[in-house]
Parts: sequence; structure tokens; C-alpha cells
Amino acid sequence: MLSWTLIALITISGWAISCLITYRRQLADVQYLAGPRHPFSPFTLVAALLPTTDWTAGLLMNWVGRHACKSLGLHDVIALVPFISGRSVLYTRSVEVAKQILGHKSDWDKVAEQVDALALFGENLFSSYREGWQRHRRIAGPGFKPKLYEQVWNESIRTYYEMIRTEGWLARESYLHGDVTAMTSKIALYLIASCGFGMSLSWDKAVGEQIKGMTLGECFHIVSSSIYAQIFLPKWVFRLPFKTLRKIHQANFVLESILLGIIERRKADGAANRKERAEKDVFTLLLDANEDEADRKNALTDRELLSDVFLLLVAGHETTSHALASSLGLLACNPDIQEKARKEIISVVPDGCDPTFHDSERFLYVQACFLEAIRLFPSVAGIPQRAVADTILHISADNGTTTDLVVKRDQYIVIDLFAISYNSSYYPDPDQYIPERWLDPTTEQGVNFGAGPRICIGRKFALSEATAILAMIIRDFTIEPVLREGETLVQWRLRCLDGSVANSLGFGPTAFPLRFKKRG
Ligand code: HEM
Repeated sequence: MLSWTLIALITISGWAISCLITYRRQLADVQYLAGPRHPFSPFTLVAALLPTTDWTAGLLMNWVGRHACKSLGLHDVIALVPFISGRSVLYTRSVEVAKQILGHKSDWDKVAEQVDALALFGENLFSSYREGWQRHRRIAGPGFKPKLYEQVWNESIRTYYEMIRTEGWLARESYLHGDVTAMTSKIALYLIASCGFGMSLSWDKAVGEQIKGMTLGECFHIVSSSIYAQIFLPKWVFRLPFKTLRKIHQANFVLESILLGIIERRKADGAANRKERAEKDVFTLLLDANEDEADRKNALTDRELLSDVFLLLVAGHETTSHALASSLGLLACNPDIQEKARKEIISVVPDGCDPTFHDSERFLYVQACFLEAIRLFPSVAGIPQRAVADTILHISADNGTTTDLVVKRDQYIVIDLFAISYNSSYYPDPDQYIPERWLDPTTEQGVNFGAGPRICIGRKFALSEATAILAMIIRDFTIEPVLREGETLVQWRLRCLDGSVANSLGFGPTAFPLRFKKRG
């Protein structure tokens, strides 16, 4: 009779041999490209739960390795091949490769994990594969027009005044904000709720009603920080009697109730009323386009509308709030750049009046400050894609030669927005905050807002909001970091920005304080 030890030994050997065979096959599939060899694929729960080390991806692998990319391989595509569990993943630091993938006639589509992450309420504009995506974009597209960006600009200025008045910024010489990320999160939520969904807001009130004691802002916070758990764990887990799990379940429920409330109120408004309104928010235009859809079969169902409302709120909030916080942090530790931006603002509106939307095109330097902050801290860390057919990528080696990489169907690749942003071939002195580079028309524009047909629909929304908010703050206040005894500005940046980041639905520095000193 076989002993238990022998059975265990045979089982372990069988498993080890199967891991080895899979590992060798995956290495061959990626043509032995250089790159990390980890026990687990980054697209597994265990990899998301473990910290980032030389052996485990964690959630910050690409951030930690943003400078290492070049030294890892001769090519602008590297391969992470797991030797215990999960699929191999390619990573690229090349804009050219990114464009081949995101381009119009590409053999690539979204990956299931990313689609599931934002499909809490079903398919939507972001969380849809190529086939289902077009109708969402056709119906949401008309909402994003120059009229909207003007509304975003005006609302941003109104929100700014509400904020400084309610919080008493002007009542003292300098106002200390304990957590700038909380402030920008509130600004972004107010802007998307107001311009996206026509909710009239005041700074001292929560966005939308409270249900079961939770506000929309709190629901977003819980949903965003639990997103990886929600991707990888089955739904029933969140019904188990554990406080944290129940809270996530409740946040989803409350979020759904709030969003349904928005839709029902707007539908009750009636199409005629909606069409007469002078100021149209994104959602009004989306409902109009849905009702005008020639082929009713293609119109969005109520469930799909709910999912698109959720998506627009999340996408409009998570990205811009992080980018605004990074911009303010970087401006605080670069007083010369702040001064240059202030001079531009004064030259555009010398009489101290509030800048109008028509002035916005002249705030090139302020806008560059924002774009450079997104380069250093991309709000979206990467764009994962899956090959839907066997295909070829033209990749380059460091010595300038190009070669064809044969990619098999189902292979994952991540367009690594950190590696691209810190790629010194595109951006010399990549660690430095140099807004001037965005004034040079030859600067690589990058893909921080995506590219191709699925490029970010909210890019101009974000730019309008950020330019208005930054212009107002820089005009009225000097932004200063709260330094520790003997700390330099460079050390402050390393401690509060580069050294303290989080990656959930959006990426960026975590809570940090800033001082806003009233200008004379
Ligand atoms: C700093 C601000 C922003 C950044 C960096 C950003 C970045 C991106 C990126 C990289 C994508 C492509 C993702 C992919 O292909 O997987 C994307 C798509 C998208 N973004 Fe943004 N975004 C920003 C602001 C906004 C805002 C303000 C909104 C809404 C008001 C928005 C709505 C969307 C939507 C709906 C999509 C999906 C588009 C589609 O698939 O057709 N984004 N964004």
C-alpha cells in the first residue's frame, strides 16, 4: 500500500512538473522576452493582495519599476512570466506600440478583469467589449460638446468661491488644509454631479441624499478602495457576516439607490421639459440621444443607463481628483513654476476679473502644469488589452532596430503609463516637473488619456475643470508645502508625493497637507 507521504510526494511532483511545463510554454509564447519572473500573474487576487517586492507584483509594481523598465530588456516590450499560477503579461513603454494596440483596426480588446471592475451595475461605455461599445459611445457622445466645457468652466469657478467662502480661506492670512486629496475629491465629485447630472449643490452639503446613513461620496470611497476584492471575489462573499464585507455590500446597494433616484427624477421631468432647458448636462443630452435613437433596438435600457451614470460619475471623479491633487502638490514644491503660472494668469486677466471660458485657451502654462502633473502621476496607471486574434506587434530594441513580435490570441498586454511617462526617450529628465515641455509642439503627447476610438471622452471636461480651479487658486493664494524641521522641498516631494501613493480605481499621492497663503 502506498504511504501518505508517497502520495503527497507524487502529487507535489506532478503539480511542480505541470507548473514547469506551463512556465516553459508561456516563455516560448512570449518569445523569451526579458522581464520579471514572478510566482503569480499580476491578474490574480493573490498578486493584488501581496506587497510589491522583487518577487511579487502587488498594486505598485509598475510605479516602483517606472525607471527600471529600460534596464530590464533590450526591447520596448517586456514580459512578466509567472512560474506558479496565472497568465503571462506583456508590458510596453512605447507610445508607438500603444497606438498599434489602441488604433482603429486593432486585433485587441478590453480584458475581462478591467471590464468587471467597472461593471458593478452591468455593461457601460467603459466596461464593454468592442461589439457592445459603439451604441454606448454613440448615445453618450453628444453630451460632450464645447457648450459643456463652458458650463464646466463656470461651475468650477462657482465651486471654487463656494469652497473658500464656506471653509473661511480668506478669513486668515494662511489656510492650512489637512488633506488636499479630500479637497480635490470633493471638487471633482461636485463638478461631475453638477455638469454631468444637473444636481444643484452647495459646498457644505453632501452630493445627493443620504441613504442608510451613507452619502454618494462615501459610497464611492468604499467602492473604489474595495475594487480589487469586488473583481476577484464572488458576490455572495459580500453577504457574509463580517463588518467590512457587509459595508461593501451596503455601499453598492446605496449607490444603486442613489443612481436610480437620479434617473427616475430626470425621466419624470419628461422629454419636452428636458429639451427646453438652456443649460444641458451630460445626462440630459444622453437621455435625449437615447430617445432619438433611430433604431429602438439599439437604445439603452434603464439598467444600461444606470450603469452609464455610475461609470460617468466614477470616471469623472476618480481621475480628475487625483490629477488635481498631484498638480497642487507639485506646484507647492516648485515656487518658480507657480510664479510663472501666476504671471500668465495676470497677463490674461490683468484687471483682477474672473477668467471666462474664452480666456481658457490662453492659459497654456497653467494647462501645461496640469498635463505635466498627469505625466508624473498618471491618474490611470495602465491600459490592459487582450489579443482577440493571433497578431503581430512591431517592437523596437534599444539599439533602434525593429522586430516583429508574434502575439498569440488571448495574450494580455498592459500599456504601462508609468513606463511611458518616465521614458527618457520621450521626456528628458523624466523625474523633473517641467511644464514647459508641454508648450513645445514636438513633445510626445503620450497616451495618458488613451488613444484611438476609445480615447477618453472626458479629456476636455477634465482640462476645463482643472485649468479653472488651478487658475483661481494660483491667482489668489501662494501654495506652500508643510515642511518638517530642516526638510527641503525635494525631500518633501519624496515623502508626501512620490513616496506615498495608492493605486485603486485611480492612481495618485495619498493624503497630504498644504498651506494656502493669501496673496497681497
Ligand atoms: C485627468 C483626467 C482623466 C484621465 C487621465 C483619464 C484617462 C482615461 C483613459 C486612459 C481612458 C482609456 C482607458 C482604456 O482604454 O482602458 C479613459 C476613458 C474614459 N474616460 Fe477618462 N480620464 C480622465 C477624465 C475623465 C472625465 C472627467 C470623464 C467624464 C466626465 C471621463 C470619462 C471617461 C470614459 C467614459 C471613458 C471610456 C471611453 C470609451 O471607452 O469609449 N474621463 N480615460
